[in-house]
Amino acid sequence: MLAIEVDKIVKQYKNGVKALDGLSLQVKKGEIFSLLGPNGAGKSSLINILTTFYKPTSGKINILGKDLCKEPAWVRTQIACVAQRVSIDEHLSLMENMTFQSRMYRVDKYTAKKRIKELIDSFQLLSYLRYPTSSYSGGVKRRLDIAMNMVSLPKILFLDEPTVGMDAVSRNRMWEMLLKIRDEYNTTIFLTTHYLEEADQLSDNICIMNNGKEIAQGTSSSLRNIIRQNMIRVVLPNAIKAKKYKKMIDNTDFIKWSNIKENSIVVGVANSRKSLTLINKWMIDNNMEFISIGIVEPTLEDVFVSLVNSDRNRGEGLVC
Ligand SMILES: Nc1ncnc2c1ncn2[C@@H]1O[C@H](COP(=O)(O)OP(=O)(O)OP(=O)(O)O)[C@@H](O)[C@H]1O
Repeated sequence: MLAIEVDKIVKQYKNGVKALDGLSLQVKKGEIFSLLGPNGAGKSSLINILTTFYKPTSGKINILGKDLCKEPAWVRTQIACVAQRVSIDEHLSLMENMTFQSRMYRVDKYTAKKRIKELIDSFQLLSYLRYPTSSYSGGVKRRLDIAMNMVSLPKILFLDEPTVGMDAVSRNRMWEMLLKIRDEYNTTIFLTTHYLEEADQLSDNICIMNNGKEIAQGTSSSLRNIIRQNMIRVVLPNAIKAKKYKKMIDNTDFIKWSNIKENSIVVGVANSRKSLTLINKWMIDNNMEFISIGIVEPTLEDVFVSLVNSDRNRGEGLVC
């Protein structure tokens, strides 16, 4: 069964900006779904609509089988939303924050006590009970914010960029937490992220969007299949040469898109076998120094760059 069904949704703000332009997507129950898109793609607008803060201009949305526009109050009882800015009250202790949240959601005292204990254990927050919440690191505050939002046992948890600004250790802890929420609480997770690695590692399904529309949806491996066999990596002696040669290769007509990764240029081509010979010859003819050239397996980042660039080439313009 579907947790979220978005059908041709349009959101036009009063200033005329169309943040969502006929977007459709489907999120299955119990999965982690990531929404990826460049700045201004419309991700926050969509989250604000799905969490009932904004109304769509047109289109239809079903949440757990019910029409969001007709039953927003019911939808609010089924979901929780963790925004980018943490909502914990730093004047209160960890326990007081959790208890306050349980009262807001009218969880009865006995259940709340039991559930809060379970959440604190499960999300490894026990050792922080002794310290004031104001002294917590950004990562711990964010984990506490999510734990608080789990007190009502939401069916769907919305997270707006849950790991933004976190170091690698905190990010891994957060990923463990989100996987636990999916696996132990069977909660559907809908998150936005700028980190492709995060979407890749964590998500059951991914939607890449741009200019208010979806441009691809599927599992990480099915998205990689879109451009499989059509990518070539040229490794150069250093990053400066990579930048310089990228500009030159962008002016040729045998590549579709290009992206720099440290001292390499990754290019999208129509036919990797033919293009391998062509690019190799072109680099030698132009006296370009390179270490190696070869066909590569795409990463999710490659898929993202390829799709967003193809969207731009169709004349729709990138907002970022
Ligand atoms: N309240 C608003 N009124 C008018 N325009 C808005 C409003 N909110 C967003 N927009 C515009 O809608 C478009 C989509 O913005 P949105 O914030 O949804 O994108 P986003 O993908 O979340 O971007 P980011 O990753 O930068 O947060 C942008 O052009 C933005 O300027």
